[in-house]
Amino acid sequence: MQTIHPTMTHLPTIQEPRNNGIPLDLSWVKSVQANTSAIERRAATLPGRRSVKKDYQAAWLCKAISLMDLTTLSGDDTEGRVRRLCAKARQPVRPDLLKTLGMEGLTTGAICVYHDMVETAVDALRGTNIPVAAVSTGFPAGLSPFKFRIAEIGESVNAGADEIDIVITRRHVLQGNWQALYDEMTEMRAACGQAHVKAILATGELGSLRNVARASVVCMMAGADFIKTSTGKESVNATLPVTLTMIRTIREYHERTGFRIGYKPAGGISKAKDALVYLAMIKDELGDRWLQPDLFRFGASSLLGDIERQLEHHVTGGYSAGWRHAIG
Ligand SMILES: O=C[C@H](O)COP(=O)(O)O
Repeated sequence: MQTIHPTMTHLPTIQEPRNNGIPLDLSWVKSVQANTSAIERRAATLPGRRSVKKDYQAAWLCKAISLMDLTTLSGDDTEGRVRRLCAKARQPVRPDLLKTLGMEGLTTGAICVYHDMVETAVDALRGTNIPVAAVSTGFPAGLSPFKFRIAEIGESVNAGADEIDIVITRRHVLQGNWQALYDEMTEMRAACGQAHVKAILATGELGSLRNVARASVVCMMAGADFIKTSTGKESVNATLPVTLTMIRTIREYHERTGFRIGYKPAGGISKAKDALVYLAMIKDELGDRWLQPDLFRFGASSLLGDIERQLEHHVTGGYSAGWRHAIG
C-alpha cells in the first residue's frame, strides 16, 4: 500500500488577518438574494459529482479528522465522558492504522463542549495544540438575558476556551432586524477578546435561504471569525443547500473586504461519505485555502467513528463493528 504523505493533509497554516468586521451596510444586506430552486438543484448533484477512492479517499478522511470539532453537548455529559473524548481527540485513530497510513500525530481540529466542561477539557488536552471550543450564550436557544449571555462568554474565556460558539437571536433574522443582529454579534465578538468566535445561525429556524444568506453577511460584518450552521439541536441542521448558500456569502465577503471567514457545518453529519461531499464542495466553491482548520470545521459528535471504520477497512480490508468506536 502506498503511504499517504502527511503533507496531503497537513499543509502549513498561513497566518490569516482576523476579521475586524465592517460597519453594517444595509444596502449590501438587502441586496443579498438566494435562488432556492437553483441552489437545491445544484446541491442535489453534489453527492454524485466527485468520487475519491483508495489512498486518496483515506487521505481525505484523515483531512476530515484534522478539521473536526469533536463534540459532546449532552445534558448528561460528565467529566469522565469529556476526558474520554479528549483522549480520542489526541489519538483519533488506532496508532497502528495511522502508522501504516503515515499519519502519526494526527489529531482532531478541536474539542467542543458546554461551558461547564471547559476546564476539564483544557486539563485533559494539556501539552497538545488542540483548542477547546465552548458553546456559550445560552446554547442552544440563546434566549437567556443578554447580559448573562455576554457574561457566559467571559466565563468560558476565563476557563480557558480558545474558541466560542455563540448562538444568534433567531427573532432578529425573522423580523429583518439586521441592526439588532449586528449589535448583538458585535458585542459578543468583543466579549470573546482573543478567542475566536463562531456565529451559530441555527439555519433550520431561519425560514428561508435568503434569511440564511443575509444573517451570514450581517454576522461577518459584525466580526464573526466563523459562521456555523446549527446547534445540532434544531429539527433540521446542516444541509448541502444551506452550505452552498453560506459559503457563497463567505466568498463574496472575501472578495469585497479581503477577510477570509471560516465555515462550520454542524449537526447530523455522521457518515464518512457525507464528509467527503462537504470537503469537495468547499474545494470547488472556495478553494484549497479553506481546507485548513483555521477556516473549516465539522461540528460532529459521531462522524469520527464512521471515518475510523473506513480507515480500518482501507488498511486491513475488514470492517469493524460500529460499537467498537463508541466515542466519536
Ligand atoms: O456543533 C456540533 C453539533 O452539536 C453536533 O451535532 P451532532 O451530534 O448531530 O453531530
